[in-house]
Amino acid sequence: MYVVVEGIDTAGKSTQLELLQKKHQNAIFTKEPGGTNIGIKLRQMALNGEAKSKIAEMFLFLADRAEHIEEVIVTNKEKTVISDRSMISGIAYASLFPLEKMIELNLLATNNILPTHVILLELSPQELKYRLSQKENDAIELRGIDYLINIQNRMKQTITKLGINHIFIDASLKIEEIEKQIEDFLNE
Ligand SMILES: Nc1ncnc2c1ncn2[C@@H]1O[C@H](COP(=O)(O)OP(=O)(O)O)[C@@H](O)[C@H]1O
Ligand SMILES: Cc1cn([C@H]2C[C@H](O)[C@@H](COP(=O)(O)OP(=O)(O)O)O2)c(=O)[nH]c1=O
Repeated sequence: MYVVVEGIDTAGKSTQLELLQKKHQNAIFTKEPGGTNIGIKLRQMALNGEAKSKIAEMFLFLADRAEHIEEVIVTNKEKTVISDRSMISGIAYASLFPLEKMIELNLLATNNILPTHVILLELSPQELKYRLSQKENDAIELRGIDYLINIQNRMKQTITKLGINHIFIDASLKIEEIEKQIEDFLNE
């Protein structure tokens, strides 16, 4: 089982992953970007805003993803792997590029391996605005509400287009209610 927790920044991924970690002690927990040794370096390069070229930045995320699939996902294919983000983020955040092109590049990076379960935590613009106002924002988050809501829409389109088994959860529900919906989805 290859489970991914998806959502734009502040959707509540870390909160739910912490709860999942307590309940699924035999599962492998991982993340993108930065789930491997090379990935830690690629993550830093991708997120520090150093690249002038948006194409170069996009390829850093793809390199991270290719290594992550090979080292973590394929190696543990008999186990339950639960990942903070995935190719869904990769396709959605690269919003300068057409969705179809990003799907093609990401399938190349993942060797056509798809998550078996996608959990998307979905925020309303109002809730996103409130949550961003509560924290210090990084470069990507500073791009704003409309930018992030567009990314969230691309995430939903990507999941639907790829036909991946998924659940969309209202991220403004109580933490415990979201936790329960996730557990029910994983036990289906
Ligand atoms: N269901 C929820 N309702 C209200 N606030 C939440 C909920 N889940 C998380 N939060 C809060 O929202 C913020 C972002 O959550 P976090 O789990 O760090 O998101 P992400 O990992 O997706 O960026 C944190 O301050 C967290 O406490
Ligand atoms: C996986 C991925 C993430 N991202 C973005 C989303 C996030 O803003 C950022 C890092 O993700 P994340 O590790 O979730 O950030 P943090 O730990 O600071 O909450 O990278 C992309 O732009 N492309 C990608 O392929």
